[in-house]
Amino acid sequence: MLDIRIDTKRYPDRGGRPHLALSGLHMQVARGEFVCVVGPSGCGKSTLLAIVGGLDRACAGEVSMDGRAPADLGFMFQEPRLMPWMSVLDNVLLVVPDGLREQARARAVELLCAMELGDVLDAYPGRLSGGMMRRVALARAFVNEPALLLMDEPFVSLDSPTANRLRAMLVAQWRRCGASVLFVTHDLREALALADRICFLSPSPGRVVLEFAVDLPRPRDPSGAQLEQLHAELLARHPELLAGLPALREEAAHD
Ligand SMILES: Nc1ncnc2c1ncn2[C@@H]1O[C@H](COP(=O)(O)OP(=O)(O)OP(=O)(O)O)[C@@H](O)[C@H]1O
Repeated sequence: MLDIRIDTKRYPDRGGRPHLALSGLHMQVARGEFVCVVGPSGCGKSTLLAIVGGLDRACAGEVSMDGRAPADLGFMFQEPRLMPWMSVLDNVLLVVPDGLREQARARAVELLCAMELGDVLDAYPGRLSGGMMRRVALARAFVNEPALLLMDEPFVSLDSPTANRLRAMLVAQWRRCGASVLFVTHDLREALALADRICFLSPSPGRVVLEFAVDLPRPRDPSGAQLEQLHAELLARHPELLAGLPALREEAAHD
């Protein structure tokens, strides 16, 4: 169980006055659960992931996993963050601790094959398309078989078929390895396609204002009727979500 209790997170702003980014943000993620965090731009989603991942320790509060600071983490960010001078396979092995790389090699190859990258193991990232680079980053996120996977809008700005393919690959790997996932997005349909549960954050300073269990069978079709119906029902029940999420506001304006 991942237990997140962030009382306050402040950043010093340029004038020296602190900016309150998160306030009273409490949430939990069960073992093996897929939780999406949805919230408006600037509400502190990336800040939350940085704190949970131990990249930012300057906050009042506590994050624990089974009673200890979370270790055994996998990350995936908006940018694939590949080293251009390393092969695809070496980019995946880069996050494996020294001394364990040889034994992780077979797993890395297997993951890359599952991502349909088996024929470019020795290629350099410069030769790959944007979608292929994200698939390398996805394989890298899983190579250490993490207990907790932290994902910060990993499929943003991909065309919809490519993003859907990546989502299906993510779900397949998640179900295989049983990691808990904390996935940040501002795309409600993406959250409905992926999550067991969605935590909605308030505008800044972010805190959880609504939790929603996604009761849809898997595999889910992101553009299917069931998901569309749930999307409509959720917005009808919680019209306040429209105010917080710019993408939804734009969509409503076009309707
Ligand atoms: N290093 C920093 N120093 C000062 N302020 C910061 C820093 N990082 C983030 N902030 C501020 O904290 C707030 C939350 O930022 P954060 O990036 O966590 O939001 P977000 O919800 O992930 O935004 P987006 O959806 O636009 O990516 C914003 O107002 C941001 O400007």
